[in-house]
Amino acid sequence: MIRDLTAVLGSAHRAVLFRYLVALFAYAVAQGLSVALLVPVLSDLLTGDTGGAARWTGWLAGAVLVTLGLHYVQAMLGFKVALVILTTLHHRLGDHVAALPLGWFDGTTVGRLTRMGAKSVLSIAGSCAHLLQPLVTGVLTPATVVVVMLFLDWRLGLATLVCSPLILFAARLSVRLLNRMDELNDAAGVEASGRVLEFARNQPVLRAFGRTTDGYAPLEAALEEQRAASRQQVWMSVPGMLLGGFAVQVCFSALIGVGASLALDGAVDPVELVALLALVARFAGPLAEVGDFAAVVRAARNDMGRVRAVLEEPPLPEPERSAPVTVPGAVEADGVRFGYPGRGDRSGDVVLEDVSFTVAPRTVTALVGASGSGKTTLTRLIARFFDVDAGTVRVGGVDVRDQSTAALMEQLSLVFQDVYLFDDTLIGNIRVGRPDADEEEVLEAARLAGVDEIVARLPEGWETRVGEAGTSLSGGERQRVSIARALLKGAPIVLLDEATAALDPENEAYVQRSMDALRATSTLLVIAHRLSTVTGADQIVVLDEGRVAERGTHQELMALDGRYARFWNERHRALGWRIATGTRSGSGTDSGSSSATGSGTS
Ligand SMILES: Nc1ncnc2c1ncn2[C@@H]1O[C@H](COP(=O)(O)OP(=O)(O)OP(=O)(O)O)[C@@H](O)[C@H]1O
Repeated sequence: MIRDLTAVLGSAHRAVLFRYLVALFAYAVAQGLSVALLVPVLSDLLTGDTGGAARWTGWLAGAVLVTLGLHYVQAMLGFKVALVILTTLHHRLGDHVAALPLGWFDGTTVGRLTRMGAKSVLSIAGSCAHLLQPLVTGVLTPATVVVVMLFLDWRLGLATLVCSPLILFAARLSVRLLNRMDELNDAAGVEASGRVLEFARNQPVLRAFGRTTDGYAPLEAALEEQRAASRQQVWMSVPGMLLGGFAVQVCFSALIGVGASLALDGAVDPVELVALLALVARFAGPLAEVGDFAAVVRAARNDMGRVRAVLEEPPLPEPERSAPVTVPGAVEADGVRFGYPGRGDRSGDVVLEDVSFTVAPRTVTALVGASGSGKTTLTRLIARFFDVDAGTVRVGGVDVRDQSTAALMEQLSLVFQDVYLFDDTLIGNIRVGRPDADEEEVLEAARLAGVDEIVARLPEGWETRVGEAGTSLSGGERQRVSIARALLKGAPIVLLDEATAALDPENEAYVQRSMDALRATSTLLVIAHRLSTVTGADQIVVLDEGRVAERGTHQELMALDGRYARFWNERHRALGWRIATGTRSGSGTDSGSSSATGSGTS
């Protein structure tokens, strides 16, 4: 645990942890010595040597004072370490996470991070303030008592020494048994509450399919399992609870037996024996308590393990000096191969293979392909969420690995489908695109993207907060805010994943207007779902199972009569590219008012 603490704290704060440990060890030993001083005090009292008893009481009082002082010092240092942990860990985690590749942030890692910031860091700090002290004193104080007993009477000392691991072992076994039962019960509880949640969330589906009357089997099974686990917990907890106390009683009785036989043989003075047994009584308690902390120690170690795992996550390698952009607005993939890192190793299945294409500045490229063909992955590689396994991705004419994250992000705007909004006003959310933009620029971007139209419907207009993650806005509205951010940022390259859902004519018109505005200033690489985007693109890149199958304009690819033409005709005929009756706004596309949708294929 101390090794874990040193690792998570980092080298800068080891000194304060070291000081705390020294004070804590000194306190534990002083406490043991104070207890041991009871032996001469009691011996002298029982033999009627009041002078000797008074002298030893003086020493005892001194030792108690020193112990109290050390107690205070170690407690203060413990709190200091806890505070250092709180601030240091939050900073270390924050700095480290900011340097991690964007691809690291998926649903599970974000959940882990939230839990870590809210719970694990507090638990680690708390364990330093409250857990280390009983653990160290629980072991060191009895150890000191044993050493003193070895000096006073080596036979009784030896017998006590033999008893120590037995008490410790029984206490740990008892706690392990109780924890095992708790874990089983917890797991059953988690499963049951998950099923309850699932049952509640899936009510529309269950009702739609008439599954409300005959119950929901997974939920019933989970509740039954929970009942069984609770019953088992009750039965198995009883021996667990008795075991620790039983071991203390057995050892104590054995020590009394050893002492009594020594006294009968005249090897130990009976008076001294009474005093020594008083010492033994003080020795067993803290030792047995150490076992009680096993579960808390394990939880704290797990928390430290989680924090360590994040801190040991390799950050994105960055060049010392960012290479200057040579072709502003250009994007190039050159022989790119990539597979998502598998669990624990980097040899995931290959998702992109030998992907090469060039996007000239201020042009529009539409990425199309079946679901799972690698379109999103490609845009992630351009924004360097991950590093490629082979080949090169160039942005602005330069390998993304030769650019700092800041330099790369300066060139890019990302408009993805899963737009996350801050719980702020719409203005605040758009301003994220360029924090130093003035009010007029923000409002102009909002107008172009049609955000002003959303505002007109909100109760407090521009001052309305959009709720955590933008939950009070629809998906299409959230994407409009994201487009407004991109417009405001004015980055040379925009990576845009069009909404897959069919847009209503109003949304369609706003998206079209924004795209026209964006293409006037930036290079656009679009995961295209709308007919107008595909047909109006300067270049269409057709991905098929992670490879570039075809490349060219709509006319060229149709004339080629290959995969794209087939895909186009199939979609057009079977599922139908839906021709929406939207307003045609701006220019630049040959069918600005159309929207294309097709299930499973873009
Ligand atoms: N974070 C991830 N970890 C592991 N595999 C992933 C991850 N994201 C995507 N994949 C896999 O990579 C492949 C390509 O996915 P990608 O999302 O790039 O395809 P896509 O063409 O954008 O699909 P869609 O049109 O459905 O969004 C798929 O097989 C997918 O399961």
